[in-house]
Amino acid sequence: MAGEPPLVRASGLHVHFPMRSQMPFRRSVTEVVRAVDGVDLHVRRGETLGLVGESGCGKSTLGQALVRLIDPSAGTVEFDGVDTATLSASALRSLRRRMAVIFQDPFASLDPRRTVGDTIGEPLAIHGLHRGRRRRRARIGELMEVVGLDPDHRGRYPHEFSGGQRQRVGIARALAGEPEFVVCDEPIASLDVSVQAQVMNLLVRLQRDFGLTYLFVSHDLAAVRQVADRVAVMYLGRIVEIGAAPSVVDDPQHPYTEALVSAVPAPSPRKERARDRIVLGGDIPSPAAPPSGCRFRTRCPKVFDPCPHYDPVLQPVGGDDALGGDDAVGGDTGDADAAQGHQAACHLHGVRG
Ligand SMILES: Nc1ncnc2c1ncn2[C@@H]1O[C@H](COP(=O)(O)OP(=O)(O)OP(=O)(O)O)[C@@H](O)[C@H]1O
Repeated sequence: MAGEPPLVRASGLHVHFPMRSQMPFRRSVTEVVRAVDGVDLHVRRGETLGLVGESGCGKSTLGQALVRLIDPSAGTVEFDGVDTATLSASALRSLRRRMAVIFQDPFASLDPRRTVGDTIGEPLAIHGLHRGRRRRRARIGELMEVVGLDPDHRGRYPHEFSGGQRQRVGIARALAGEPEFVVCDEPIASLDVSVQAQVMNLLVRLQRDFGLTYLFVSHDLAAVRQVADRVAVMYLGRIVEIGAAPSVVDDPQHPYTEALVSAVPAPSPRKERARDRIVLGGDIPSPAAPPSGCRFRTRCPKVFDPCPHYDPVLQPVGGDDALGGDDAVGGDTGDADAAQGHQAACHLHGVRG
């Protein structure tokens, strides 16, 4: 996996939403929500890249931009070496078959008036796959079996299924186009704890059986640690740390990652007592008006004088290929030396190969 060109690569990716101001007396003013604000990352073929961060930091927007459900405002998304911005509408449509999304809330993402068979068959119709009634019906049955549903239930409606079964319907629909890259957007977050592990195991098995590449979006670092090969940590539209899952979780470099890791329950009460929980003050700032300099500074326990003035860039830590390799990540910064000093002082933003 490591030597091959990545299946997906984002470079300088921005997704901005122009919005009416929410401030009283300023409703006529348009502000720009910088949901994704300069992201560079790649996903290697066959791997699971975990994407973690608090609610509102831009994870879903980034995931949807990578599968081109949302158009980037700036920057590029390459899929299998092709810059998706250069494709005609029809070429982009056929490329989309190779990508899919599994959404968080299976109830919201399924049309209550359509049978699950019709829902699962929708991508087949869109992409002209398995043409003909009988072949399509057989394929829908096959997809239902693959995700552990009874094909005889194809004529039922979403409300006749449990939450876990509905998510299986969503997974079957995502698989219908035979995608290579799947964005799993909080796929177990809305499920009962009792079925979360089953759906997680299903996703792991499907990845193995079909050679899928996953972006696994979650705010649950413990779940991500279980399934991901690498982890990217996102804060206010930016990636603040990225690297191999064990090193990011067991040896976090960025104070934000440290705080996220400290919130994960320890495996034993003794270890729990030995560890300090880092509670971040305040809410995540508005992505329409990110703080100057380091955008984590308003909540950072290690904030110090230079923080408002330097916008840190990702720097390699450890002895890996880091900046020279695929994980080279940049950002906006004025004075590289000063920024480097700043980062060293607030624990380098890590890039690990
Ligand atoms: N279509 C849109 N128009 C305007 N703002 C948007 C839109 N979609 C997302 N946002 C804003 O962009 C920011 C990032 O949202 P996003 O849903 O990507 O974050 P997230 O990390 O996935 O959060 P969550 O876990 O709650 O889904 C938020 O402030 C959100 O309100």
